Amino acid sequence: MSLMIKTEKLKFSYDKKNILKGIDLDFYKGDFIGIIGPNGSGKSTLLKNLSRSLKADSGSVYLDNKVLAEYSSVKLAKKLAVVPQDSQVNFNFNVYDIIMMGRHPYQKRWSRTSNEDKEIVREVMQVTDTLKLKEKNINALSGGERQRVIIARALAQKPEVLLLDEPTSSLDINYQGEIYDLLKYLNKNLKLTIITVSHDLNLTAQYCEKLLLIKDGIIFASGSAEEVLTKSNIKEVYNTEVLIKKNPLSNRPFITLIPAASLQENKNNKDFKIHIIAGGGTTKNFLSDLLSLGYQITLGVLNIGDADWQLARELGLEMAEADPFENITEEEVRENKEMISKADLIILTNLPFGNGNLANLKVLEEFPNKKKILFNNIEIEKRDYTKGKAKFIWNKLLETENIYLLEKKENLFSEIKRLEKSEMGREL
Ligand SMILES: Nc1ncnc2c1ncn2[C@@H]1O[C@H](COP(=O)(O)OP(=O)(O)OP(=O)(O)O)[C@@H](O)[C@H]1O
Repeated sequence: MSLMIKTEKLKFSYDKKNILKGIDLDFYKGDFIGIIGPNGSGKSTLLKNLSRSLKADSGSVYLDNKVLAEYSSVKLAKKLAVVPQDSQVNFNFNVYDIIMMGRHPYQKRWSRTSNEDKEIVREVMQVTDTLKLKEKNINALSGGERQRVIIARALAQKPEVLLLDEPTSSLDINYQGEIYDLLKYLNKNLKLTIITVSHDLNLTAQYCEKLLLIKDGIIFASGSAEEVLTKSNIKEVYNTEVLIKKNPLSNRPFITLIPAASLQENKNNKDFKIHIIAGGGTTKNFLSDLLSLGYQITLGVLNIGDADWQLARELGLEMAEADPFENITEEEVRENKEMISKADLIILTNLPFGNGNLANLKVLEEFPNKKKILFNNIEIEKRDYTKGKAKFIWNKLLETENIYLLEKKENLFSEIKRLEKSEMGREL
C-alpha cells in the first residue's frame, strides 16, 4: 500500500498555546480513518493542518509523497476535499449550483460549465442520492440532506482524499448511519481515502478501519478499533469507565458508558449490600443498573469465563470465583458464605443448576435470617439438571422465612427498594 498522507513531528499552536505537540502519522491510499479524542484535544486542528487551512509551526505534512505546501491551490483541490464542521451555506443557492461549485478547480475563469462538469455533477448526485433535491434551495433541506449535498460538492472535486470534521454531529441516528454508509461506499467502491473526525466512538468503531486516538495534541493510540478502544485507553484519555462488548452485527467493539454513580468508588452512597448468586448471563439485564442505583454488590460463586463473571469483572465487582467449567469447591463455598454473611439481601437469579453449582443453591439454607429474592419466572423443573436434587432443596427453601419470589423481572428494583426500606427501618 502506498502512502497518501504522512506527517513528521507536526507542531501547531494558536497564539502561544501548543495544540499539536509533534504528530507522526501515516495514512495509506484507501484508508478509512477515524480520528477520535476528547473536546479540545486537537482533532480539528490536526485536520486543518492536513488540509492546509492551517500552517504548521514546524514539522512536515506530505500528500502523496509531495510536501503539502508545494501544491498549488487548484492541484490541492483536485487531490483533497474537505467537508467542514459547520457546513452552513449563507446564500440562497439551489442544490445543483452548490454541487457544481465543486467543479471550480477544473473550470477556467469565465468559462461555461462543460459537459464533463455536468456529467460528473450528475454522477455524484446519483451516488449521494441528491438528484431528487436538485432544484431545492440549500436552506430548505434537512440536516441529513444538506450534509449529503456538501459531501456531493466535495466529491465533484474528484478528490482522492476526503477529510470530514464531525460529519454527523447534528444528525439523528438514522441520518448518521446513512452518511457513514455513504462514506463506506465511497471508500470501498471509489477507493477514496477517508479521514473523519468524530465524537461517536461506536459509529467510528463500526465503520472506520483504523482509529487514531488523540489526547492533548499527541497520538495516544492508533490501530484497529479493538486495539484503540480498550477500557484502559478510554479511562486514561476520557477519564471515564465504560463497558466494552462486541457489536454482534459488525463484530467491532461497542462501548457503553457506566454512569459515574455506578463506579466502585462512588458506590458507598448506599449502605445496603446485595449478594447475587447467578450464572449463565442471568444478571445481564439488571446488574449495571443495580450498581448505578448505588448498591454495594458482591457475587458468587461464578465460574471464570461465564457471562456473569465477565460482566461482574468489567464492572469491577468483588466475587467468589471457581475455575472454568469446574465444580465449585469447598473453599469457594466458604468464600461465598463470607460475602453472604455481610449482605443485607441475597438475590438468586433463574440460573440452571447442575451438580457442579448445586452448592450455590444449598448455601441459602444456611442463612435462614437473611432476606432472599428468588427469581421464579422460569420454573425450577426447567432448570434442574441434578435429577431433582435442586428441586428438592428449592422446595425446602420455599417453606422457610424471608423468601420473596420474583415472578416478573421488571419488579426487581421495586422489590429491592421495598426490602431495603424495611431492613433499614429495622436497624434504626
Ligand atoms: N481559532 C482558534 N484560536 C485559538 N484557540 C483555538 C482556536 N481553535 C481552537 N482553539 C483551541 O485549540 C484547542 C484544540 O481545538 P480543536 O478544535 O482542534 O479540538 P478538537 O479536538 O477538535 O475539539 P472538539 O472535539 O471540541 O471539536 C482547544 O483548546 C481550542 O480551544
